[in-house]
Amino acid sequence: MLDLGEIREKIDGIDKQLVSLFEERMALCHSVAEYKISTGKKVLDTERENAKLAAITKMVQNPENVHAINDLFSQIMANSRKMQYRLLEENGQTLREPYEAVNEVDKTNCKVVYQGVPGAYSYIAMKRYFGENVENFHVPTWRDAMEAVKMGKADYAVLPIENSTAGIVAGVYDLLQEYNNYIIAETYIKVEHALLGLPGTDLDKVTTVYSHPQGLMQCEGFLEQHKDWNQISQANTAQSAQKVLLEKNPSHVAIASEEAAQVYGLEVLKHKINDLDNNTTRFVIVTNTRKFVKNAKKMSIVFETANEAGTLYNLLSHIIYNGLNMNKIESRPIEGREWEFRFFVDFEGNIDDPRVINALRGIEEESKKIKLLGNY
Ligand SMILES: C=C(O[C@@H]1C=C(C(=O)O)C=C[C@H]1O)C(=O)O
Repeated sequence: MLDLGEIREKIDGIDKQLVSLFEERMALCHSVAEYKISTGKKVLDTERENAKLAAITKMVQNPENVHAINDLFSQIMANSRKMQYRLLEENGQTLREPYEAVNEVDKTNCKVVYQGVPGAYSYIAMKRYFGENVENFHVPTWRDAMEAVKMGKADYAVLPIENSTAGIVAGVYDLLQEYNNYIIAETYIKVEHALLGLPGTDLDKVTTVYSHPQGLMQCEGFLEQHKDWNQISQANTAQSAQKVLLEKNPSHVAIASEEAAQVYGLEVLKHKINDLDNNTTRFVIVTNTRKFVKNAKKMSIVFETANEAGTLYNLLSHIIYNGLNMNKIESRPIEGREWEFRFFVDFEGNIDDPRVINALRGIEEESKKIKLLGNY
């Protein structure tokens, strides 16, 4: 019978050597970093790493260990690189672009743009975040809103980015990637749909209901009780309310927010008709300068990877290695490049935190392209 204690003692002895050899190796990598700092040579040297893995594979005696040893050395080298990025940053060789740190978003002296019409959920988000009296205007598309911010016609845009039941607003993700506008804040709005009609509408005489397809879908349970109603899709919920007002036909109703009832002088015929109670939309507040609030806690980035095995895993490892909590990852196709994707990642952290600096540096060095979307 083998003695477990004895075997473990031998393992302990080997581990001691491994630790000591690892530390010796890391000290040499420090010197490599110093060389790179003075020469400007890149940290990642894929050719050298591949040659190393090939050489190591040849040294392995038991073929069963080839895979594990390759994995182990990939990790050792990845750790060596992460350490080198830290040294580069500490030596002032930063890739970080400057930004303006502000104490808070100035909600008083600003002009805000949103997509849609008064009474729409973006309008509600804007009013809740900036206050009732904020100077504002609206535009037909999200792109128009981004453009208005870019051109300085508005200081901020309010854009929906995801809904707790329907998922991401893909078009807004793509625009964030395309424009050099930055997220400076976010706000959450609970979506509560109501049934709106002309004052005095008799529910028994209703024939037609208007709403955005999402609005109709989210009130499926309620509409089940009114199978005879004609469901007609509109571009947005607020426009549906406006349509009811303009048509002056008491047999037409709309599914929209209670704010829309206020804006268009309609009556709330039924409150809260959405099936789910926890239907929330997250909105981002976007501006055209790299301006972040000092106590910001969330980072949003987008990066592109080469279409090779393990690239996403390696890039995310920079977030994990630095102990940062990742909250979200979304992939979106890259236009014009079949089956290539860019990844949108949110993680907890502040842009001045050394862990964030190290993670961003690593991703910047090892991805094809990275862009900071905001710290808020
Ligand atoms: C240490 C170096 O930097 C990186 C890390 C390597 C390693 O740990 O062996 C190898 C190549 C580089 O990607 C180096 O360039 O030699």
